[in-house]
Amino acid sequence: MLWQNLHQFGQKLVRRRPLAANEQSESSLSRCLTTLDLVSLGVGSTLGAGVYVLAGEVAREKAGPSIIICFLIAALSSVMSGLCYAEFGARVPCSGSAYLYSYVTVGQLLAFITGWNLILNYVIGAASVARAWSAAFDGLIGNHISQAMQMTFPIQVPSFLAKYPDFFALGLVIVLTGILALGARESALVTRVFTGVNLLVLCFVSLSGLINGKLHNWQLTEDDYKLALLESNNTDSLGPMGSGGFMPFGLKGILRGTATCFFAFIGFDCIASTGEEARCPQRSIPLGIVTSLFICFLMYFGVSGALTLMIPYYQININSPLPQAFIHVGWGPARYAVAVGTLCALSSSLIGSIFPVPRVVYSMAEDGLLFRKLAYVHPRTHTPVLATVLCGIIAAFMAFLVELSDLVDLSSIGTLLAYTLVTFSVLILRYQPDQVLSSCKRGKSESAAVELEPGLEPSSCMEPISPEGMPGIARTLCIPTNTTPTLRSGRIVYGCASLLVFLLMLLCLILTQWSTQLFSGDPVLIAMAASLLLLTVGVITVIWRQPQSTTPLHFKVPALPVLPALSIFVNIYLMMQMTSGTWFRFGIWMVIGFAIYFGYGIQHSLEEKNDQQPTASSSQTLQELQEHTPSVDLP
Ligand SMILES: NC(=[NH2+])NCCC[C@H](N)C(=O)O
Repeated sequence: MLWQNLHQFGQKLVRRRPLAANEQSESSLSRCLTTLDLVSLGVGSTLGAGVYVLAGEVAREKAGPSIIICFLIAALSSVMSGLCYAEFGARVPCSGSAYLYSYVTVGQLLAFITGWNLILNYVIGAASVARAWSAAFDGLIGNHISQAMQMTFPIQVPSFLAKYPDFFALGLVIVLTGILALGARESALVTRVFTGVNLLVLCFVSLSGLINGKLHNWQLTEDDYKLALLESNNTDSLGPMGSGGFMPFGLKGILRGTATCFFAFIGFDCIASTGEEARCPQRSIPLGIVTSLFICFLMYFGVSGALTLMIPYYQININSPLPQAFIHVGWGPARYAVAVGTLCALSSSLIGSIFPVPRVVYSMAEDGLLFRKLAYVHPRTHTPVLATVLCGIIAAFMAFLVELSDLVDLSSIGTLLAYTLVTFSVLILRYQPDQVLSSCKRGKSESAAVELEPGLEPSSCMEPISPEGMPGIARTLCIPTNTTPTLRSGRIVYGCASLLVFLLMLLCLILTQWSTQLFSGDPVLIAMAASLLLLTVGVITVIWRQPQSTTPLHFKVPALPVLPALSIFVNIYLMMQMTSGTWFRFGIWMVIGFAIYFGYGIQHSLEEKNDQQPTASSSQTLQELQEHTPSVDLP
């Protein structure tokens, strides 16, 4: 009885949401987006606080001039996640977010976690950019707002709350939330204008660095630092020196800086959900993702290089790095051009952050995984007004009281987990048999037995039994006899992929928590790391040996399973670079999410209701199936 209850509970966690008929039919949306449109959309949603504000903090506090390497690693990590996102979108014939793709393909629990982290990504992302907007504006007027706020409303809760409440960011989020709740649509023209101005300004800044920059600023010594101390006669105005040179804080600083720089590449995922609007999705979506990330990387590389060439990294002003750099090199008036670019970029990024929020919350509430009240659509504005206002209040509260760097890390850790789940899903889906994949599209709840397609009866889906009984485990794992995926090979990949994530988590833990001892030759740590590495290679090899699905898709990730495995490793590693404060806040968010799912969502989901009230046709199908074939449990 207990085992049966546990099995039923487990089935609830992995049941999948079939696509409704109206979601499968050819979209009413017109296929009008070209690759250039997708690139403009991706660049407009991605370029923002990362280049105008965060670059200063990362260069001054974490990586120095080697910030350009941080942006390179963050860009490569984003490209790998982006390609997996593109295949994920290709698997589900309708526009949606990673939440819908997960629910249709890998099950309810993973879908809820993905959707819950997308909400974190967008809500905290909006709060981050609003705070950056406020800091940039304050920097342009001589920091009068922050100085007055710190005098009038000082907050003494270090490493958890900001030094002062940011009324400007609070107002910005409230105004945007109101506009959104009233039914405003994301204006492509506004985004394009902001993006065009932004790209012009960033090219200007990069060229300025070549003209005014000094290579010596990448080879600074302790004497330079002492001279700067004498000139500034205020030690607080200088950042840490580290060891000087190009990598003043070493590899550790680069990896910590990369975790923050990852935020600068968030936003491209909006391209992956344009599958129904792209003229030629199989080509334009992956090309659009890679091109927009490459353009953003070029901009980030150019601007961060110019910044660290124009001014010593320890003299960078965190709140307005670029305007202060221009004043430092005697190009004071140029700071007004930078101001225009900054505010355009942050506005575009803020719009790209806050507009997708209602869509995800509405989808989850509509499916019953979040409180159904949140799916209420106002009859006049035709917007999920409750979801919009609730998320706006959370974003405004966070922008009001939490420091920008903490908001950025919190948004990044949620995004990294969502990207990791997307990559994990793409990895296992490629090895599932067709009848498992096609059941997503037939409008049947997963709790019913899967109606196998003709010719896919169980006998043709299971491994042939060798004459001496059950097939050898080794042979099944490394030399599968089928050339197309079977239920067993699909389960093997599911199990291996889960083991792979566990092994990579242990490897990342050793590399982040005991890297010094490991690289100084500690035999125990070396043995553990080597064993984990060997096991990881072995598991990847077993996955690689399994037959892949031949289902045609408009895009498939290359170099599977190596690229998804590498992407999962980098994402987990970057998550582990986050501070304990960020993990604490992320933990609170996840506890709230699991309380909602297990306390409400699992009982109120539409799939639960379908399972409780099988229709005549499906129960008849069920009966027919049971007479002719054993019910098939999905992996
Ligand atoms: N979906 C989001 N989390 N949006 C925030 C995007 C941040 C953007 N990459 C920037 O640097 O400003």
